[in-house]
Amino acid sequence: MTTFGFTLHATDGAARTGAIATPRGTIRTPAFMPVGTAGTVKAMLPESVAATGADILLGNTYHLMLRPGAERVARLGGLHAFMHWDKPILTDSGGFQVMSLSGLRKMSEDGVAFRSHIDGSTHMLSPERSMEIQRLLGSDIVMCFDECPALPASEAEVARAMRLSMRWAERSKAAFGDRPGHALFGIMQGGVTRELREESARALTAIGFDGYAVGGLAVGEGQEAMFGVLDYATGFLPEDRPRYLMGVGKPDDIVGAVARGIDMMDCVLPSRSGRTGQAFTRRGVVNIKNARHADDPRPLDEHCSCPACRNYSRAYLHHVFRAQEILSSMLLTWHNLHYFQELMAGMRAAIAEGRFAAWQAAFHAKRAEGDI
Ligand SMILES: CNc1nc2cc3c(=O)[nH]c(N)nc3c(CCO)c2[nH]1
Ligand SMILES: [Zn+2]
Repeated sequence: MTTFGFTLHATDGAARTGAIATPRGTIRTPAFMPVGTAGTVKAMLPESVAATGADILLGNTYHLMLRPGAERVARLGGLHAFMHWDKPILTDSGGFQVMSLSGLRKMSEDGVAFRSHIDGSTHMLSPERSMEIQRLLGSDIVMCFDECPALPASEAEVARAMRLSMRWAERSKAAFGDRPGHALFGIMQGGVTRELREESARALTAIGFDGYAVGGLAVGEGQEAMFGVLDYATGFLPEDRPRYLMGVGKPDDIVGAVARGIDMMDCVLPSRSGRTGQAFTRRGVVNIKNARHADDPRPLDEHCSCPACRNYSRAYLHHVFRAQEILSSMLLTWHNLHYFQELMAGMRAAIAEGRFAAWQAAFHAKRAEGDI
């Protein structure tokens, strides 16, 4: 059985392309992970998600522990069998979602006690319980249990949360144990403060992980501040391990992150905005609900090979959105996920051929401002 392993194929500036081998398949990097929060990428069959080119998807400890329950998923054969996805799954550890979704929380050194946003029942998460849940789910890449401070946060608050997260990373690794073919990723915290980011990276590399995430970003700091952190933070991490930027992002965020040495990303944007009628194209965003599309016989994007662009006009997509037909969410989600995967495939090829700067210039040149 192949264990877990990252191979770098080429670099171009700080950008890298490679592959992560796992027992459930290879992940081509840079990789974009569609978000399948509650065991489904909303409005998509797993086969459709695979058809867009995704090699891996993200699941959430927080949602699945509340409903249907991690022990139940384990009894039913684990998350892959449960949701009919046999490729790799990365699960987030729950801390971020507790802080953003649950009510009535009590934080301590041990972990977080909280009430479910679904039915108000009380639950707790700790590094140990998060590792147990992710093992019960059967995820291939497990995330350390961490605290991502909400903005605005003072530097003292960011330092406190980072140091707690480093102690939780130690406990996560101890609880994860030795699981060949499964990976545990540490999560760097430290806000936008270089010294705190360096302290976090040192702590994580001293513990030793299969991969390293840059956490604590895409929480409202803005693209300039995020890129400012990435300009130095990826360099603090081992170059022979995958680097995962959590929660990112818009297409230009993704391109800028890859240019700064990021290998993996996840974001709800393509699926969530697909359901609201926002289509991402190489020339910018199309708001399909806009009346000006009502009679337009052209596809969303004449260069796109997805089912929405091959078989339907903007007029039809406009119609099914205005009529609130379920098909509208399916088609635009599929298109957006396909577009995001095309973006990643374009960058992987450009980096492999040493022409990433030209690819970036062309990417930015094509994008019209505003709605198209
Ligand atoms: C949308 N922005 C975002 N920033 C994040 C930051 C974090 C983080 O710091 N830690 C953990 N565990 N998850 C995070 C997640 C959820 C995954 O997308 C984030 N998502
Ligand atoms: Zn399309």
